Amino acid sequence: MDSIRIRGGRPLEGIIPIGGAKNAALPLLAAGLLTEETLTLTNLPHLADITTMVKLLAQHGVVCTMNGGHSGGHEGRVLALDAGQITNTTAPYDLVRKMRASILVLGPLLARVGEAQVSLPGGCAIGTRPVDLHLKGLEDLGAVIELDGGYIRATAPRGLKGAHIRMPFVSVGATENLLMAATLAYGTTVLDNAAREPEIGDLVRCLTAMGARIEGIDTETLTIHGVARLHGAEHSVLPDRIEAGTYAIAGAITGGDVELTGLDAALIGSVLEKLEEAGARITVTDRGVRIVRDQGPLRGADVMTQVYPGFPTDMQAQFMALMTVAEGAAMVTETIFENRFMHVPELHRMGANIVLHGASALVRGVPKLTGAPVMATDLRASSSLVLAGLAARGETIVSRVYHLDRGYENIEAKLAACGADITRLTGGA
Ligand SMILES: CC(=O)N[C@H]1[C@@H](OP(=O)(O)OP(=O)(O)OC[C@H]2O[C@@H](n3ccc(=O)[nH]c3=O)[C@H](O)[C@@H]2O)O[C@H](CO)[C@@H](O)[C@@H]1O
Ligand SMILES: C=C(OP(=O)(O)O)C(=O)O
Repeated sequence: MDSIRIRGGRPLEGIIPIGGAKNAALPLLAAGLLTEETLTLTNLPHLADITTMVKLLAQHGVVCTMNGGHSGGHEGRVLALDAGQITNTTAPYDLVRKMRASILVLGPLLARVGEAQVSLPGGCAIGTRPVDLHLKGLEDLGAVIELDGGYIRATAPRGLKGAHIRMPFVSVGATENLLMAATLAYGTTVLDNAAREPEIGDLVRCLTAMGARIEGIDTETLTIHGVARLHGAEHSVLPDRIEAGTYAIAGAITGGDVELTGLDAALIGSVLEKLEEAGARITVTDRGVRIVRDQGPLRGADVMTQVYPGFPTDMQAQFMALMTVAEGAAMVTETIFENRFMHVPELHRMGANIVLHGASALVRGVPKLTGAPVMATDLRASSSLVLAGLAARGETIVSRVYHLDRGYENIEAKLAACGADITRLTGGA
């Protein structure tokens, strides 16, 4: 198993290009199942989760061609999906357990071929993460769903039919699954209390390019007028706002000066606001955004995770790492997932002062963290440990970096190019 060694204390200076978003790319890949024509995705990030989704699609019979050649496990930045023949409607446990977003094939398979068997994803380190809203919404669209042997067995004997669905709370994945299913349902579907995360807008744009009829983009009410078939399209994956937010914090935590390129700063507005409150200087540039921290120490700033456009839960761990070295105290409150504080004991090992009270963490800043061996437990916990390592005195070894590889492309290279002392150590326990 690989680990990452960081020798901390160097201010980061330079340019960091931001790649396509994992959380936009995964539903876009699933959308390839909705048409027998070719869906071409550009700006696709090279990440473990993308490889897993491509494997899943391939075993459903989708031909995945990368940059003109067969993908063969080496997905590039341009991927053509050809779901002319869906040969298998089962998403097996061994792939689904690696990546919960595999559930996103359920809606498209049901809509396109009227049946799907998808392994139940189960919980993960950050929470139980049920899929009840996905299933209830598909039932509202006319699907018949049974749970059997750890699998969701779904059929749509008379096809899917438009319905008015009001979701009791906001779910990104349920919105995506129902949106995709509704594009091929008979009649009109209204999704009330839909998620407004930018990745949903990206999916709406791609589906629209494929011939779907959707109103209400980027609002909490999506109206989908079902069509008989979708056609091929080409779509560029939205930039990754969580990758960008993570590198913005890398600049701030090291007292550096970094420019993130290839994204619109508005995409990370809530994170930049908090960084300013914490003492960083933010400038919007022609090609992205520049983050500088050159005056005085960081200051404590409270954050509470919220659905978009609020502060993202996927940035909570990284912001907490920043607060461990800020002057004063900061309250970090997690409202989306019930167990997203796995990074806290690891940050303690580096000298952080954090007290947990239910869904909140009280972080009292310390003058300096010290390097230590720490273990990654989930994707964003891992990146918070890398950030802490960049700021710490001495050497930090972050183990289990396969979590990091799910969501950050070339993280060592991008940080090293800005002056970080960071190396991947291959192999080991
Ligand atoms: C691949 C992807 O895009 N992942 C993102 C997606 O995850 P994901 O789509 O899984 O997250 P959701 O928005 O669905 O989850 C929000 C909350 O709703 C709960 N819930 C969800 C569905 C359901 O049927 N029942 C239920 O109770 C979840 O357990 C969680 O507590 O949005 C999350 C919230 O922004 C992000 O942290 C993830 O990075
Ligand atoms: C929680 C995340 O992803 P997933 O929903 O795929 O587990 C994440 O990207 O931070």
